[in-house]
Amino acid sequence: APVDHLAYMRYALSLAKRAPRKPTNFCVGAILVDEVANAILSTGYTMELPGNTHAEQCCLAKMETSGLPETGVAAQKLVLYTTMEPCNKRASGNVPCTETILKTGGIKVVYVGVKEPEKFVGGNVGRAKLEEAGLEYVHVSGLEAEILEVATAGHEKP
Ligand SMILES: Nc1nc(=O)c(N)c(NC[C@H](O)[C@H](O)[C@H](O)COP(=O)(O)O)[nH]1
Ligand SMILES: [Zn+2]
Repeated sequence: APVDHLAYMRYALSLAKRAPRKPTNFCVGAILVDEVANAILSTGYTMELPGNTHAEQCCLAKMETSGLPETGVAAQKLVLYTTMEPCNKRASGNVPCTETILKTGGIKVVYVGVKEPEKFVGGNVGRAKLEEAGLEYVHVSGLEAEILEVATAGHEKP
């Protein structure tokens, strides 16, 4: 059956809405999907896990602890949906999610709702890094306005 990318991205957006709103980051949602089995293997949203955590970081960390066979082994085609592209540099200096994604291994495609706005760390060049490592980077269009509205809900209104 064809994969409904928009439905998965909309679900990730519903998770982003649960994130605490802060002026110093974005509220993002991420889900790990086995695209062949059409099954959601893990979910995450910004600051879901303790600390200054990112949606993708939480999603992947939960996958590790959920006792599922080692990431990527059991899945037939492991893909990640994230409402905002994985960070490649963080103002906090924490590990960027492009690195966490590559370390996880087995993820074939990253589906992205929007590019990261150049508010905190300038231009995000993570796409090239992911593609150089052999991942596919696909923009799922259609939810940009809603994703950005949720992502910046904690920011001062201009
Ligand atoms: N893809 C993505 N998922 C997230 O869950 C999240 N919060 C961001 N946000 C990117 C932004 O660049 C960083 O949030 C700031 O650079 C501040 O860095 P910290 O988050 O404090 O480490 N990006
Ligand atoms: Zn990140």
